[in-house]
Amino acid sequence: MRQYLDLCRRIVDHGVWIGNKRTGKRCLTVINADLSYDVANNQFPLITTRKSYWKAAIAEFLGYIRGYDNAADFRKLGTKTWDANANDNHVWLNSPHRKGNDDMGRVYGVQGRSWRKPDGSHLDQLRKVVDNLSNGIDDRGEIITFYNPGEIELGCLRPCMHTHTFSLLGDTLHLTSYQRSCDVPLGLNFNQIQVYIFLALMAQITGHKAGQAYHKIVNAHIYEDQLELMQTVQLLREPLPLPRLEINPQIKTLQDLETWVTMDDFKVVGYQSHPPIQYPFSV
Ligand SMILES: Nc1nc(=O)c2c([nH]1)NC[C@@H]1CN(c3ccc(C(=O)N[C@@H](CCC(=O)O)C(=O)O)cc3)CN21
Ligand SMILES: O=c1ccn([C@H]2C[C@H](O)[C@@H](COP(=O)(O)O)O2)c(=O)[nH]1
Repeated sequence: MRQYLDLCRRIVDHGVWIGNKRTGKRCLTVINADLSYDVANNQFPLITTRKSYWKAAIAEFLGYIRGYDNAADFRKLGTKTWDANANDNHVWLNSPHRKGNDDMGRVYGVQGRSWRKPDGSHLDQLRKVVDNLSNGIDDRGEIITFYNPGEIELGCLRPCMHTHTFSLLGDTLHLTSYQRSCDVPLGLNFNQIQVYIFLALMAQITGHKAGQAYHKIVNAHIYEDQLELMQTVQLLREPLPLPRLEINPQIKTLQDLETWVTMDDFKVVGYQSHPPIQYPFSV
């Protein structure tokens, strides 16, 4: 994954130190990064310069597709990545909107599957896009957005990868995903996998060929306590060839994703990586 390492190198060489109030840490930061993933040729963008825990990334995304709002449900699918934001951040812990242990509030999938309309009804953004694409329709607005500015304080964290636009060119489906804030050592490792798999799954359940996934990031940063490991370990390693992702071909509908799919329906073939690196996580 040369493009990942190039972004890390760019942050190290040209980043600007910016203080972050929410975490109390400084971040070495660049603005504007464009990544792309070749889903058509099954070039699964797993980081190879350290071990990637790809199942947790897929579990996280499946939870968004299902509209989960609770870290316990994410744990059942196979990831603990929401435990800290749901249970350890003092602003959220003191929020009158938090419904108790593990509650994440109205984030990500809640907005994607049940966006509240002014008349009190709910809009299932994902269902609309799946239905249109299944019927060969791209109305140039096949957009799923998790970012609801009117409900920011109702969730534990503002969605980072917030908007996904699908485009149909003939029988090939493409995806453009937008991210406002990116923890490059930890989060991007997951987000690359998620952009890739969102296109692969949507192509599969809507009956199209998968094309290219374009990942557009605004604020890309490395936290101050991650920098040394990035500079003295990960950036010195040579990337290895990309693996392939196999998805159970029995997954045919959105309902399949909502009901019986587990991490056993995904296999990575030919993954070689350098040893793990444990980066610090900021809540
Ligand atoms: N500071 C921060 N960075 C993030 O990337 C992030 C957040 N907060 N909050 C919301 C979600 C949660 N995400 C996370 C949370 C934890 C890991 C993590 O600890 N990854 C480790 C171990 C993974 C495992 O064992 O399953 C890693 O080495 O990748 C990754 C992404 C991504 N998001
Ligand atoms: O999918 C995700 C979710 C979160 N992140 C990172 C990006 C930031 O480091 C934090 C969020 O902090 P904000 O203050 O809300 O920007 O989480 C990510 O990289 N990917």
